[in-house]
Amino acid sequence: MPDPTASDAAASEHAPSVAPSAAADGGPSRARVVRVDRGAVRVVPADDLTAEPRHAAVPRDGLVPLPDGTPVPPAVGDVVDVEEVDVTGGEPRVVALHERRTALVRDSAGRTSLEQVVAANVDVVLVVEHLDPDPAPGRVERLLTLAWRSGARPVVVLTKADLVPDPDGMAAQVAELAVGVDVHVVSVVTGRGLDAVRDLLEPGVALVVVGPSGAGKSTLVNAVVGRDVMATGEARADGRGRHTTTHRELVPLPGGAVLIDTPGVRGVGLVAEPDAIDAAFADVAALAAACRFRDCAHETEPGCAVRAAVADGELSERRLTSWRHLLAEAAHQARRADARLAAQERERRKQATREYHRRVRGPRGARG
Ligand SMILES: Nc1nc2c(ncn2[C@@H]2O[C@H](COP(=O)(O)OP(=O)(O)OP(=O)(O)O)[C@@H](O)[C@H]2O)c(=O)[nH]1
Ligand SMILES: [Zn+2]
Repeated sequence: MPDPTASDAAASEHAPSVAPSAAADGGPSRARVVRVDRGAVRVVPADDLTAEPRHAAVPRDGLVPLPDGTPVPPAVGDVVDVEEVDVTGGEPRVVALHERRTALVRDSAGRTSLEQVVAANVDVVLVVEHLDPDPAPGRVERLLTLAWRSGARPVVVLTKADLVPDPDGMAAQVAELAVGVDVHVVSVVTGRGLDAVRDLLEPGVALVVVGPSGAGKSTLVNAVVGRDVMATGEARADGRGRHTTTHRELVPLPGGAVLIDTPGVRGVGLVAEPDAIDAAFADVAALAAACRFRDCAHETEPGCAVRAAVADGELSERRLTSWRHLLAEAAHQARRADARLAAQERERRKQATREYHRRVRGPRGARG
């Protein structure tokens, strides 16, 4: 589980350390995944992200071992070992995943509570929200929680400053719920704030951009980097405009940063997780820690620091509700994960029992 306080250090380390990618001794070479397809990935050499992507096969079950041996599906942004074509002319194959410094996860679409990593080794998560229509505080809090969870550094960008009379006043309100996070106000019309966003794109930094449809994510990124690297809603609607990212969802930007833009990232939801919620709601967590009772529910208990802060106007009722909501969601997801683990354990025992009978009573498994 990522330590949110370590995210600055992680971000300043930039990309995973890069060793020579083409092993002269014919051993595996180090590559970065720029796209994940069924049964294969596209990779570029880890030390040359602008190279033409090439195919590499993954095992049949689609899983590749992490350094600790856990087999997982590769994700865009992963650093991998690729074994080159052998004498029999086989395809290059992904044989191992390197440890993920950070991972952006979402709830998988299916009925299990397995997490799905939608991008690996992300350094900066840009949480983009529009000033017009009004920003939605709950959505910003949600996306910040997701970003903290990933281990990457979240940054809030408020767009369309040119459309509202008091962008700074609105930004101050958002800053209150983005504890410990930089908040930038931008407009592609006036150019305000674009340099501040540009400054985030240091060499080696991997960036993802999250936020609601129409927030101006693509317009912002394209304005900041000076070319169309991220398809806008309009461009996608007519089926064109994605050419820049057709073969790769990890796109090198001028200056040496990379943008990770996958359908998974675009549709990212929330995996609520208590530590990440504490990071996103550091102010509320600090208050709760000061309550007289450790198990204070912040309802009617005496000595409740949270209710006192609400009464003082120091903490908004809305933010408290948001916090409760996310914690409830995290508890729900934890129960689902427990149920999944229990099911796996039952299945494992059943198999072990079958195996036992097979061994003891012969291959038929006949009883008595
Ligand atoms: N006035 C104004 N309009 C903007 C600004 N930024 C973006 N827009 C407009 O907002 C609309 C949505 O922008 P997009 O960049 O397509 O939004 P998006 O977040 O990428 O949306 P999806 O691709 O659907 O996720 C477009 O019509 C943009 O021209 C801004 O700073 N000022
Ligand atoms: Zn309390």
